[in-house]
Amino acid sequence: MIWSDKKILTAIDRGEIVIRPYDRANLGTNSYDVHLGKHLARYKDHILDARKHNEIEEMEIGEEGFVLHPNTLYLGVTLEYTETHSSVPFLEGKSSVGRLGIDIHATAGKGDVGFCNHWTLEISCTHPVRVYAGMPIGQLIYFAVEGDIENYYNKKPNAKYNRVSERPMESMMWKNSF
Ligand SMILES: Nc1ccn([C@H]2C[C@H](O)[C@@H](COP(=O)(O)OP(=O)(O)OP(=O)(O)O)O2)c(=O)n1
Repeated sequence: MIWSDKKILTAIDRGEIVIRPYDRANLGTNSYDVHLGKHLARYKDHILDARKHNEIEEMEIGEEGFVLHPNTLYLGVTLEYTETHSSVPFLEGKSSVGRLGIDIHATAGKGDVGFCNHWTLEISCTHPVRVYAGMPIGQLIYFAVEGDIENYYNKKPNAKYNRVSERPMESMMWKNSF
């Protein structure tokens, strides 16, 4: 079941959900709006290798915004640092962002119980589009989890995206053995 606004508020009051910075105005009927942080990145190499550590170069979105172009994967980040301790957070797009032709994640929308970090966004667009730091970029929705948790994400020794960072994090697939 997806959590309602009241349920999300109660979880925030209890410290089961942490959102920083937090603004009550960003709470929707059953979601919380998150915003685009100023740090962006893209891969240095044209051909990525799933077995290797693909390096990124970082950019900053200035006052004038930043034009995204099609056929490039940009890694962005939410302005908000979040912690989710008792539910499963999902990152979803916003209709107004989708209507500009912007995707904010490539396949990965689910978070884990115990995830404590800024969210990395895997951004692509179908049309050149100027984006701005601080613009609404997505929404978090929360689902109840059934059963006890053995491995909270923030306690898992092999969790790949545990190191708190307000900059986007590149794929750490190279840490998987395959
Ligand atoms: N667009 C997204 C989706 C997820 N996450 C965060 C929340 C998740 O709790 C964490 C790990 O996501 P996955 O479990 O999908 O990633 P992996 O399985 O690749 O990593 P790990 O092995 O660390 O679980 O990354 C994120 O920052 N940005």
